[in-house]
Amino acid sequence: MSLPLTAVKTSAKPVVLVPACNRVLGNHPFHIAGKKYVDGVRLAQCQPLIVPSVEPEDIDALLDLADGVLLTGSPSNVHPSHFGEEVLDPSLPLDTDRDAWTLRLIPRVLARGIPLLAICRGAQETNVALGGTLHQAVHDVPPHHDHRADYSQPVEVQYGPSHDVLVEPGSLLARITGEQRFRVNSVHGQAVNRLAPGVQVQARAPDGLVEAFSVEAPGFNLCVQWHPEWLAASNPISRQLFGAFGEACTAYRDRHRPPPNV
Ligand SMILES: N[C@@H](CCC(=O)NCCCC(=O)O)C(=O)O
Repeated sequence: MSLPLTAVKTSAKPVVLVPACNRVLGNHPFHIAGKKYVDGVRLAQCQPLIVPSVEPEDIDALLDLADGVLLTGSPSNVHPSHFGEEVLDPSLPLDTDRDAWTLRLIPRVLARGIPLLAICRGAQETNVALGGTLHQAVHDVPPHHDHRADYSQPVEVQYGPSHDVLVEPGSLLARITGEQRFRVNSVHGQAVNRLAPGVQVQARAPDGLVEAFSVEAPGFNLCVQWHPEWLAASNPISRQLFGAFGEACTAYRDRHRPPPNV
């Protein structure tokens, strides 16, 4: 039974949109979202709402329902045409349907001050949506290291601790975590190259790669290259990140759609 729109709008928890990826499973196309991201939204004490691709003219009506947006990671890459390049490795997956609407969605989320948490591909999308570029294969760009996981290993190893991130003093990330340096996982071949205008670096890897950034915008927003959603409930840093995101979504909801006096 689908949740009636009014129930979604008056749910006790803030509603966080989770744009879906597009995959073909067997002979059929699907809209899908990783369970670990959805569980991260739940950890933030928010109501996840997975949404398929939306036509440009429908984005604003969708955002009227939102108290937050979480942009997930994905094995697919942002199509390099969105930052003026040709595809370097055609063997790597793309998701042009996701690109087509998230790159329009992101500026509107930020302009409205809707809290945004962008993870891995989601962070890359945000930088591109705002006019930045990506390394298509960061491991081929000295002095950067290889930030991919060893996909021959068990998933627990792939998403296990990989490298430190050095947190910018006085940054939002520093305020949320209280840390100057902490270890993160790393499951990405693309990464921020040129930062978009108005973007503030929050953390870098030891090789200098941007690992977290935020955007000068009215609301909470944090874009991270690692995967805080992986085993988030048992990771103190992840609990802090999702906690801060959830607080921002609750504050947004209470400002824009106060819970009904029931
Ligand atoms: N494809 C991009 C983004 C990498 C990414 O989001 N990885 C996540 C993989 C699956 C998941 O955990 O959701 C890149 O390679 O940089």
